Amino acid sequence: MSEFERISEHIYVMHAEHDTDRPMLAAVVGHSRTLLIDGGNSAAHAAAFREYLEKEGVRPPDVMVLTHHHWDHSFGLAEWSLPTIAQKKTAEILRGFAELKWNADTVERLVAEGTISGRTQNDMLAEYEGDLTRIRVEEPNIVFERFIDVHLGGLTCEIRYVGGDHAEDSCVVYVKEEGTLFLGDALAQSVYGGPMKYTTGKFLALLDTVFAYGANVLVESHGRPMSREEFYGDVRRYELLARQVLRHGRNPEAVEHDLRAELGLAEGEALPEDLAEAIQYFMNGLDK
Ligand SMILES: Nc1ccn([C@@H]2O[C@H](COP(=O)(O)O)[C@@H](O)[C@H]2O)c(=O)n1
Repeated sequence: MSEFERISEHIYVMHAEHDTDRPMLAAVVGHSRTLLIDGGNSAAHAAAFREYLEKEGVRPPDVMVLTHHHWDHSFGLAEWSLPTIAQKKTAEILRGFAELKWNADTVERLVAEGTISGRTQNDMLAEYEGDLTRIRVEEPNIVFERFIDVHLGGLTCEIRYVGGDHAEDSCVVYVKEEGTLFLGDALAQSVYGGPMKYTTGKFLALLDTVFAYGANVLVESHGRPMSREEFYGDVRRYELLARQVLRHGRNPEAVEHDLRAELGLAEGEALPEDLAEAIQYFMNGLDK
């Protein structure tokens, strides 16, 4: 069941849906323009958000930005017929995807070569109801390298390339006057091209970049909007973990031991599952 919400005076969202891996879509509405953050994973996903915005009487999007190239954020692009802003690498990757003839064999080949995962294949099959020939990919047409600002009338969205493990082209979008930072999936581990990983240096540098905004609300594409306090509380656990990896290197037992102490876990109390997985991702990210 799709869930829509006006999360502030100027921001409307369609929340993430996990069954077919639909990320959150957002519309930032200024006096004179509306910016759409991410295009969705399919025409159906895009249409659902557009219909909600119409129903709410919101000014329709004038321009879109992609937080990164992954299918779930970009394959709905064609449905919107909008000028689309993307980082240079995002545009390059989607140009390549746009040239493919999409069908089950193409997706099978992309899985075999590690460009996407078997889980993505399943998510695509679910979203496209088994017919992968319905996939349409379009290339973005406004390309930037490091920063671009979009003025919406009384609101400025600062788009910034940050990279990271999840996708080499990840960007964040800061809605300055609202103090809201859209993180896309920038803080997540890698998902394609080998075992999932976090690279300690990249992860800590990214956290510094994120903290420097001093945002009041932080939004990850597959999560719920969080207050600064909630977000810092959650991500701080990963920061502690990354610092233990810097200290102990390829010694997961020592990492876990000291992390448990820092988190104040009692003897016998299980390490939260997400952190146990993340230890493995950080180990995968260490140089061989
Ligand atoms: N642990 C995971 C998480 C996600 N995937 C697949 O990758 C796609 C892109 O990742 P996002 O975080 O951008 O959603 C996603 O749609 C999943 O199909 C994965 O294989 N393993």
